[in-house]
Amino acid sequence: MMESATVLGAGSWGTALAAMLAARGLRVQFYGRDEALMAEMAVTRRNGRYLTDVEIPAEVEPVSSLQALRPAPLVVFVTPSKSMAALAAEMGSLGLVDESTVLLSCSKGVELGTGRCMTEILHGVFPQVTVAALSGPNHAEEIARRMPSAAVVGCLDEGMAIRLQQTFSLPWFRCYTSTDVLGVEWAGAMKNPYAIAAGIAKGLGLGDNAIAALVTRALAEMVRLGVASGGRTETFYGLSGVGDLVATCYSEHSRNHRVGLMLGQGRSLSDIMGGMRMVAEGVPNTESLWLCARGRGVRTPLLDEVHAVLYEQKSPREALRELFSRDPRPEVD
Ligand SMILES: NC(=O)c1ccc[n+]([C@@H]2O[C@H](COP(=O)([O-])OP(=O)(O)OC[C@H]3O[C@@H](n4cnc5c(N)ncnc54)[C@H](O)[C@@H]3O)[C@@H](O)[C@H]2O)c1
Ligand SMILES: O=P(O)(O)OC[C@H](O)CO
Repeated sequence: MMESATVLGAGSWGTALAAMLAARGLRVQFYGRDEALMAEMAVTRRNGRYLTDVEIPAEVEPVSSLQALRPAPLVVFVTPSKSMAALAAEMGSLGLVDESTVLLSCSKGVELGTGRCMTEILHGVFPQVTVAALSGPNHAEEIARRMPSAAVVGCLDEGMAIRLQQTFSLPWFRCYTSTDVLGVEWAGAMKNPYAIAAGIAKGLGLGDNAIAALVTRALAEMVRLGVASGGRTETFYGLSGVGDLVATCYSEHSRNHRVGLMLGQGRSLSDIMGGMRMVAEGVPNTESLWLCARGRGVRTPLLDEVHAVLYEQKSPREALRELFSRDPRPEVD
């Protein structure tokens, strides 16, 4: 068990994770970049912007500058994926990470242009340090309210995966381990565009059959691209894969699902993004994953259509028509 941790990122998931670690008995430094918000949190014991009704336990110390952090044995990264590289470099330049630190990514995404997962970015900055990822069907809104949930910790070092499992296990949070860290991360990133697709389908007024077909074929694409990227097939049938895919494709908590719903109802992406205060990773992830699929020669017809709707001005109806007019094929090939 670890005794203390730093959580970087004071959004919904960071808030839920900080509260979980405190409930497990750890002292937590909780970093958010908004000085006023963090100062207010220290007094009210509430995050005034995300999960506003959740109490922030006394063991959580709100901090608003990286310079004010002390080194901790566990550093949890939970900012949007596009901030990971810069944040890791800053932590390094401040001497907040050494060879004994464990770095855990709870963000879900793949870097644009390089196709690197979050732990690969962390490993690039800190080659001697143990890196891990936690992923699964984990809506912060439910976990912060202590509603039963489960996740998987991926780490190449099985002993460390078990230590992290112990650190995060709570009566309402069951943690599994895996040594397939890349699979865990690819699964967590890939479900995002398909949650947008499921939202689009709902917004278009399609029925349960269509959405079930979409989720099933999305899983096939996740396996194809995820395995081509270094993950193991069985991981995609686990919590970080099918578990998270189902949770986000069907949940109204999902920001990705909500983006899709509004697109399907005819709103433009710029209009939707202009009104969103929370990150919907599926929007940047569609671009980064689509580039990876093209670069690796992997067939991803659903991802291609989400990409066309988001970035090529294709209408959701046209995307649907195109999906159904493709040549017939066997289900498994
Ligand atoms: N919300 C969930 O239920 C949930 C669950 C599992 C995983 N995730 C993943 O966790 C990550 C964060 O999601 P979230 O829901 O907490 O997002 P959010 O939109 O609720 O909050 C993001 C937070 O990150 C902060 N931030 C952005 N860039 C930053 C930077 N450079 N330095 C410091 N802080 C920065 C923002 O100010 C904000 O406080 C995403 O990758 C998401 O996919 C979210
Ligand atoms: O709200 P979403 O769509 O970003 O999903 C949040 C989590 O990834 C669910 O596990």
